[in-house]
Amino acid sequence: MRMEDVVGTSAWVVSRSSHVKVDSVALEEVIGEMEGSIPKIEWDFEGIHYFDNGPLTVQYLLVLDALNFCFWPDKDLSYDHLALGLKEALQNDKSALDADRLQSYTGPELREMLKWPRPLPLEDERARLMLEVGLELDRSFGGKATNLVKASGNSALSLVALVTKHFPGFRDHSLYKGHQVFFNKRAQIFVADLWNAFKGKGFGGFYDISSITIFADYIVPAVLRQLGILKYSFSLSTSVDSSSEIGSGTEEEVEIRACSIYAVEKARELLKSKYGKQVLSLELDLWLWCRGVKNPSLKHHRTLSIYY
Ligand SMILES: Nc1nc2c(c(CN[C@H]3C=C[C@H](O)[C@@H]3O)cn2[C@@H]2O[C@H](COP(=O)(O)O)[C@@H](O)[C@H]2O)c(=O)[nH]1
Repeated sequence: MRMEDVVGTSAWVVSRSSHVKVDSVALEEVIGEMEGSIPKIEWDFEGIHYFDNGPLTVQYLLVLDALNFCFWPDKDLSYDHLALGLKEALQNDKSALDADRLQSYTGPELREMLKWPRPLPLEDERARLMLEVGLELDRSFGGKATNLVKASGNSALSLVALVTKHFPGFRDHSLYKGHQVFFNKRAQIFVADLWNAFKGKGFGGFYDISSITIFADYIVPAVLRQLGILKYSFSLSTSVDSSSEIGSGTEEEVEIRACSIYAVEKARELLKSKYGKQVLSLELDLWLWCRGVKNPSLKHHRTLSIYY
């Protein structure tokens, strides 16, 4: 087992899960109905990401994914505001995300950069995480996110390990029945964003990209549940449907995230064994995520967290 094995530790949770179940019959039906062909969604279909095919894009994606969490407490705020806000800040000032600048932003300054009229959810945490990225980039990577990516030697798993090693804010994990479980949502989505933005070449070239799992956020589990693939216990269903908050690190939260990862790995195996289709988990993730964000009335679990 790898040191931080997302697939393995998620499977461990699934085998002991009591609040969430993966319905494998429903999973087969969903894939069967689509005759094994999952629509390919183009990355940045919204046109909200900064892209210049160079180092500044890498810096942008690292900062973006350092802050890519917890939008729901403000009902008008979404990921798009973050991606677009950082993009426009860079277009106006190419040095806006330089390592030294990252160390100086306060919460209200970040809010102003994103042109958001109210305090952002967990705003002080977001400013702290920008500081962490800036400091560690300066200390270990000459201030440049590209040096971090180069140090991974074109391995997606090495890059996830490097990011979680150097930036504590990216260490997305939980304790479940005494065991450490790894999700690494934002570290993995950073790798996927590089892969997608650079089309698998240059800064986005990873020979082991198929080792990346889905990104266990609050949208994908809601879609899997709507498809009937995840089944929640009565009490968990009631909590989610009534928008009650679910505590970070609770069994419920860990099971939701682990079962989502496991279900998509199963879907992928099925697509290969039954339909001869080889797909990446990150492709399945994007398809599921897009379904979710197109349906704003979809109920999702609410956990206050810096991880997703
Ligand atoms: N699993 C998964 N979760 C994702 C993303 C993305 C953005 N991916 C971009 C990359 C390429 C595309 O062009 C996308 O634009 C954000 N999230 C998560 O969703 C939640 C935000 O939801 P809402 O409050 O409605 O904005 C929050 O937890 C956020 O961390 C993804 O791809 N997969």
